[in-house]
Amino acid sequence: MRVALAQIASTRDIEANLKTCRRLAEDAVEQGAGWVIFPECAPFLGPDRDKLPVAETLQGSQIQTFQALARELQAAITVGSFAERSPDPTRTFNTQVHITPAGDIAAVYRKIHLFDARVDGDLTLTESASVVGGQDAVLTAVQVQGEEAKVGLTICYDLRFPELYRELAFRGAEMLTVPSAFTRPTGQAHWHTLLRARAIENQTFVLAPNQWGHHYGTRASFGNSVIYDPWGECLGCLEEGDGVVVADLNLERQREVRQKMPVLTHQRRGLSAPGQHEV
Ligand SMILES: O=C(O)CNC(=O)[C@H](CS)NC(=O)CCC(=O)C(=O)O
Repeated sequence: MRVALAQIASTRDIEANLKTCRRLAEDAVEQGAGWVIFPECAPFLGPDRDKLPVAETLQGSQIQTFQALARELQAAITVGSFAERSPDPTRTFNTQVHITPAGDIAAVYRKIHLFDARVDGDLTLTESASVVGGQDAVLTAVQVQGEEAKVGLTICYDLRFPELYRELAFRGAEMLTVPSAFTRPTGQAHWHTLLRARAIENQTFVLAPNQWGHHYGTRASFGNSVIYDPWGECLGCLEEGDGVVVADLNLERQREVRQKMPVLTHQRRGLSAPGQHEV
Protein backbone atom coordinates (compact mmCIF):
# COMPACT_ATOMS: atom_id res chain seq x y z
CA MET A 1 0.00 0.00 0.00
CA ARG A 2 1.14 3.52 -0.74
CA VAL A 3 0.78 5.99 2.13
CA ALA A 4 1.56 9.67 2.61
CA LEU A 5 2.43 11.82 5.59
CA ALA A 6 1.45 15.47 5.28
CA GLN A 7 3.72 18.03 6.97
CA ILE A 8 2.33 21.47 7.73
CA ALA A 9 2.91 24.49 9.99
CA SER A 10 -0.54 24.96 11.51
CA THR A 11 -1.56 28.25 13.12
CA ARG A 12 -4.76 29.49 14.76
CA ASP A 13 -6.21 30.21 11.29
CA ILE A 14 -8.42 27.14 10.83
CA GLU A 15 -9.54 28.05 7.33
CA ALA A 16 -5.97 28.46 6.11
CA ASN A 17 -4.86 25.22 7.80
CA LEU A 18 -7.70 23.24 6.20
CA LYS A 19 -6.85 24.74 2.83
CA THR A 20 -3.24 23.57 3.17
CA CYS A 21 -4.45 20.12 4.27
CA ARG A 22 -6.57 19.87 1.13
CA ARG A 23 -3.70 20.88 -1.13
CA LEU A 24 -1.34 18.33 0.45
CA ALA A 25 -3.94 15.55 0.31
CA GLU A 26 -4.50 16.24 -3.39
CA ASP A 27 -0.74 16.17 -3.97
CA ALA A 28 -0.44 12.86 -2.08
CA VAL A 29 -3.25 11.21 -4.01
CA GLU A 30 -1.79 12.46 -7.30
CA GLN A 31 1.40 10.59 -6.29
CA GLY A 32 -0.63 7.42 -5.84
CA ALA A 33 -1.19 7.41 -2.07
CA GLY A 34 -4.34 5.72 -0.78
CA TRP A 35 -3.95 6.91 2.82
CA VAL A 36 -2.97 10.38 3.99
CA ILE A 37 -1.97 11.03 7.61
CA PHE A 38 -1.89 14.55 9.08
CA PRO A 39 0.05 15.75 12.17
CA GLU A 40 -1.28 16.49 15.63
CA CYS A 41 -3.39 19.67 15.76
CA ALA A 42 -3.60 19.94 11.97
CA PRO A 43 -6.82 22.03 11.94
CA PHE A 44 -5.75 24.40 14.74
CA LEU A 45 -2.52 25.07 16.62
CA GLY A 46 -2.65 28.15 18.81
CA PRO A 47 -2.52 29.37 22.41
CA ASP A 48 -4.70 27.51 24.92
CA ARG A 49 -7.06 30.46 25.42
CA ASP A 50 -7.93 30.37 21.71
CA LYS A 51 -8.36 26.59 21.62
CA LEU A 52 -11.41 26.08 23.82
CA PRO A 53 -13.74 28.27 21.73
CA VAL A 54 -12.89 26.33 18.55
CA ALA A 55 -13.23 22.86 20.11
CA GLU A 56 -15.82 20.74 18.33
CA THR A 57 -17.43 17.34 18.55
CA LEU A 58 -16.76 14.49 16.11
CA GLN A 59 -19.81 15.79 14.22
CA GLY A 60 -18.37 19.32 13.91
CA SER A 61 -17.25 21.10 10.76
CA GLN A 62 -13.53 20.28 11.11
CA ILE A 63 -13.96 16.52 10.97
CA GLN A 64 -16.74 16.89 8.40
CA THR A 65 -14.30 18.72 6.13
CA PHE A 66 -11.88 15.77 6.27
CA GLN A 67 -14.73 13.27 5.72
CA ALA A 68 -15.77 15.13 2.57
CA LEU A 69 -12.15 15.27 1.40
CA ALA A 70 -11.71 11.51 1.92
CA ARG A 71 -14.86 10.81 -0.12
CA GLU A 72 -13.84 13.20 -2.86
CA LEU A 73 -10.31 11.78 -3.16
CA GLN A 74 -11.37 8.18 -2.42
CA ALA A 75 -8.52 7.93 0.09
CA ALA A 76 -8.32 7.05 3.76
CA ILE A 77 -7.46 10.06 5.93
CA THR A 78 -6.11 10.16 9.48
CA VAL A 79 -6.58 13.49 11.22
CA GLY A 80 -3.55 13.43 13.54
CA SER A 81 -5.56 15.23 16.15
CA PHE A 82 -8.08 17.99 16.72
CA ALA A 83 -9.45 19.71 19.83
CA GLU A 84 -12.53 17.69 20.75
CA ARG A 85 -15.03 18.93 23.30
CA SER A 86 -14.90 16.94 26.53
CA PRO A 87 -17.31 16.62 29.46
CA ASP A 88 -15.09 19.16 31.28
CA PRO A 89 -16.11 22.60 29.91
CA THR A 90 -12.65 23.99 30.68
CA ARG A 91 -10.65 21.35 28.79
CA THR A 92 -10.71 19.42 25.51
CA PHE A 93 -9.63 15.96 24.43
CA ASN A 94 -6.70 15.81 21.99
CA THR A 95 -8.28 13.38 19.55
CA GLN A 96 -7.07 11.44 16.52
CA VAL A 97 -9.67 10.34 13.96
CA HIS A 98 -9.33 7.73 11.24
CA ILE A 99 -11.65 8.18 8.24
CA THR A 100 -12.29 5.61 5.48
CA PRO A 101 -12.33 6.48 1.74
CA ALA A 102 -16.14 6.34 2.01
CA GLY A 103 -15.91 9.20 4.51
CA ASP A 104 -16.91 7.19 7.58
CA ILE A 105 -15.24 7.58 10.96
CA ALA A 106 -13.59 4.21 11.65
CA ALA A 107 -11.59 4.90 14.83
CA VAL A 108 -11.16 7.57 17.49
CA TYR A 109 -8.15 7.79 19.85
CA ARG A 110 -7.85 10.31 22.67
CA LYS A 111 -4.24 11.15 23.59
CA ILE A 112 -3.35 9.46 26.88
CA HIS A 113 -0.06 11.05 27.95
CA LEU A 114 -0.10 14.83 28.37
CA PHE A 115 2.96 16.99 27.77
CA ASP A 116 3.72 19.08 30.86
CA ALA A 117 7.33 20.12 30.50
CA ARG A 118 9.79 22.97 30.62
CA VAL A 119 11.16 22.62 27.12
CA ASP A 120 13.80 25.30 27.42
CA GLY A 121 14.31 28.81 28.81
CA ASP A 122 11.28 30.53 27.34
CA LEU A 123 8.98 27.63 26.45
CA THR A 124 6.92 25.81 29.07
CA LEU A 125 4.04 23.64 27.92
CA THR A 126 1.29 22.51 30.27
CA GLU A 127 -0.99 20.37 28.17
CA SER A 128 -2.91 19.06 31.19
CA ALA A 129 -4.23 22.58 31.86
CA SER A 130 -6.27 22.50 28.66
CA VAL A 131 -6.55 18.80 27.81
CA VAL A 132 -8.19 15.79 29.47
CA GLY A 133 -6.17 12.62 28.96
CA GLY A 134 -7.80 9.63 27.29
CA GLN A 135 -7.93 6.18 28.91
CA ASP A 136 -7.82 3.59 26.16
CA ALA A 137 -5.28 2.33 23.67
CA VAL A 138 -6.88 2.04 20.23
CA LEU A 139 -6.18 -0.47 17.50
CA THR A 140 -8.02 -0.30 14.19
CA ALA A 141 -8.05 -2.06 10.83
CA VAL A 142 -7.10 0.18 7.92
CA GLN A 143 -7.95 -0.79 4.34
CA VAL A 144 -5.79 0.74 1.64
CA GLN A 145 -5.71 -0.25 -2.03
CA GLY A 146 -7.04 -3.76 -1.40
CA GLU A 147 -4.73 -4.49 1.54
CA GLU A 148 -5.57 -4.42 5.23
CA ALA A 149 -3.29 -3.52 8.12
CA LYS A 150 -3.85 -3.41 11.85
CA VAL A 151 -2.85 0.02 13.07
CA GLY A 152 -2.21 1.28 16.60
CA LEU A 153 -3.05 4.94 17.10
CA THR A 154 -0.85 7.16 19.30
CA ILE A 155 -0.01 10.87 19.48
CA CYS A 156 3.23 12.82 20.01
CA TYR A 157 4.29 12.70 23.69
CA ASP A 158 2.88 9.13 23.90
CA LEU A 159 6.09 8.26 22.03
CA ARG A 160 8.03 8.45 25.31
CA PHE A 161 5.95 5.63 26.88
CA PRO A 162 7.06 2.41 25.15
CA GLU A 163 4.61 0.21 27.10
CA LEU A 164 1.72 1.66 25.10
CA TYR A 165 3.41 0.62 21.85
CA ARG A 166 4.24 -2.84 23.21
CA GLU A 167 0.62 -3.34 24.20
CA LEU A 168 -0.54 -2.36 20.71
CA ALA A 169 2.04 -4.70 19.16
CA PHE A 170 0.89 -7.58 21.36
CA ARG A 171 -2.68 -6.88 20.27
CA GLY A 172 -1.58 -7.29 16.66
CA ALA A 173 -0.53 -3.84 15.45
CA GLU A 174 1.50 -3.95 12.24
CA MET A 175 1.74 -0.19 12.01
CA LEU A 176 1.79 2.63 14.53
CA THR A 177 0.76 6.22 13.87
CA VAL A 178 2.55 8.99 15.80
CA PRO A 179 1.16 12.29 14.48
CA SER A 180 2.98 15.00 16.40
CA ALA A 181 3.72 18.62 17.19
CA PHE A 182 7.14 17.68 18.52
CA THR A 183 9.03 20.80 19.56
CA ARG A 184 12.24 21.89 17.86
CA PRO A 185 14.63 21.37 20.82
CA THR A 186 13.20 18.01 21.93
CA GLY A 187 12.84 16.91 18.33
CA GLN A 188 16.47 17.64 17.60
CA ALA A 189 17.49 15.60 20.64
CA HIS A 190 15.07 12.63 20.53
CA TRP A 191 12.62 12.43 17.59
CA HIS A 192 14.35 10.04 15.20
CA THR A 193 15.86 7.88 17.95
CA LEU A 194 12.56 7.24 19.73
CA LEU A 195 10.59 6.59 16.53
CA ARG A 196 13.20 4.23 15.15
CA ALA A 197 13.38 2.38 18.47
CA ARG A 198 9.58 1.88 18.53
CA ALA A 199 9.78 0.51 14.95
CA ILE A 200 12.68 -1.86 15.67
CA GLU A 201 11.57 -3.18 19.06
CA ASN A 202 7.97 -3.81 17.98
CA GLN A 203 8.81 -4.74 14.39
CA THR A 204 6.15 -2.41 13.09
CA PHE A 205 5.96 0.38 10.55
CA VAL A 206 6.03 3.76 12.30
CA LEU A 207 4.18 6.57 10.54
CA ALA A 208 5.05 9.93 12.06
CA PRO A 209 3.86 13.16 10.43
CA ASN A 210 5.08 16.16 12.40
CA GLN A 211 4.25 19.84 12.45
CA TRP A 212 7.13 22.07 11.29
CA GLY A 213 8.07 25.71 11.57
CA HIS A 214 6.60 28.53 13.59
CA HIS A 215 3.07 28.40 15.08
CA TYR A 216 2.72 31.32 17.54
CA GLY A 217 4.84 33.08 20.17
CA THR A 218 7.96 31.01 20.79
CA ARG A 219 6.25 27.80 19.66
CA ALA A 220 7.95 25.98 16.80
CA SER A 221 8.00 22.35 15.66
CA PHE A 222 10.81 20.15 14.40
CA GLY A 223 9.39 18.84 11.11
CA ASN A 224 11.26 15.71 9.97
CA SER A 225 8.06 13.79 9.21
CA VAL A 226 9.30 10.26 8.75
CA ILE A 227 8.37 6.65 8.03
CA TYR A 228 10.41 3.80 9.54
CA ASP A 229 9.92 0.20 8.46
CA PRO A 230 9.92 -2.82 10.85
CA TRP A 231 13.70 -3.20 10.44
CA GLY A 232 14.29 0.46 11.34
CA GLU A 233 15.00 1.54 7.81
CA CYS A 234 13.92 5.06 6.87
CA LEU A 235 11.47 4.93 3.95
CA GLY A 236 11.21 8.70 3.59
CA CYS A 237 11.67 11.91 5.52
CA LEU A 238 10.87 15.56 4.92
CA GLU A 239 13.02 17.83 7.08
CA GLU A 240 11.29 21.16 6.53
CA GLY A 241 8.46 22.83 4.69
CA ASP A 242 4.88 22.06 3.78
CA GLY A 243 4.83 18.83 1.81
CA VAL A 244 4.22 15.10 1.70
CA VAL A 245 6.32 12.00 2.33
CA VAL A 246 5.12 9.15 0.14
CA ALA A 247 6.22 5.53 0.58
CA ASP A 248 5.17 1.98 -0.29
CA LEU A 249 4.68 -0.22 2.78
CA ASN A 250 5.40 -3.87 2.11
CA LEU A 251 3.59 -6.07 4.63
CA GLU A 252 5.39 -9.13 3.25
CA ARG A 253 8.72 -7.57 4.29
CA GLN A 254 7.36 -7.22 7.81
CA ARG A 255 6.34 -10.88 7.99
CA GLU A 256 9.86 -11.76 6.95
CA VAL A 257 11.42 -9.60 9.69
CA ARG A 258 9.13 -11.12 12.33
CA GLN A 259 9.72 -14.67 11.12
CA LYS A 260 13.50 -14.37 11.20
CA MET A 261 13.54 -12.81 14.67
CA PRO A 262 10.23 -13.41 16.51
CA VAL A 263 10.90 -10.84 19.24
CA LEU A 264 7.26 -10.52 20.28
CA THR A 265 7.06 -14.21 21.18
CA HIS A 266 10.25 -14.06 23.27
CA GLN A 267 9.08 -11.64 25.94
CA ARG A 268 9.42 -13.10 29.45
CA ARG A 269 8.66 -10.21 31.79
CA GLY A 270 6.29 -7.26 32.01
CA LEU A 271 3.34 -7.17 29.65
CA SER A 272 2.13 -10.65 28.87
CA ALA A 273 -0.14 -12.54 26.56
CA PRO A 274 1.64 -11.97 23.28
CA GLY A 275 -0.10 -13.27 20.20
CA GLN A 276 -3.54 -11.92 20.98
CA HIS A 277 -4.98 -10.55 17.77
CA GLU A 278 -8.00 -8.40 18.23
CA VAL A 279 -9.29 -5.41 16.37
O1 LIG B 1 -0.75 22.18 22.65
C1 LIG B 1 -1.21 22.14 21.52
O2 LIG B 1 -1.77 23.09 20.97
C2 LIG B 1 -1.05 20.89 20.72
N1 LIG B 1 -0.42 19.86 21.47
C3 LIG B 1 0.86 19.63 21.39
O3 LIG B 1 1.58 20.27 20.67
C4 LIG B 1 1.42 18.56 22.27
C5 LIG B 1 1.09 18.90 23.70
S1 LIG B 1 1.71 20.48 24.22
N2 LIG B 1 2.83 18.47 22.06
C6 LIG B 1 3.54 17.43 22.45
O4 LIG B 1 3.04 16.44 22.98
C7 LIG B 1 5.04 17.55 22.16
C8 LIG B 1 5.86 16.48 22.82
C9 LIG B 1 7.31 16.73 22.64
O5 LIG B 1 7.72 17.63 21.95
C10 LIG B 1 8.27 15.84 23.33
O6 LIG B 1 7.88 14.79 23.87
O7 LIG B 1 9.44 16.19 23.32
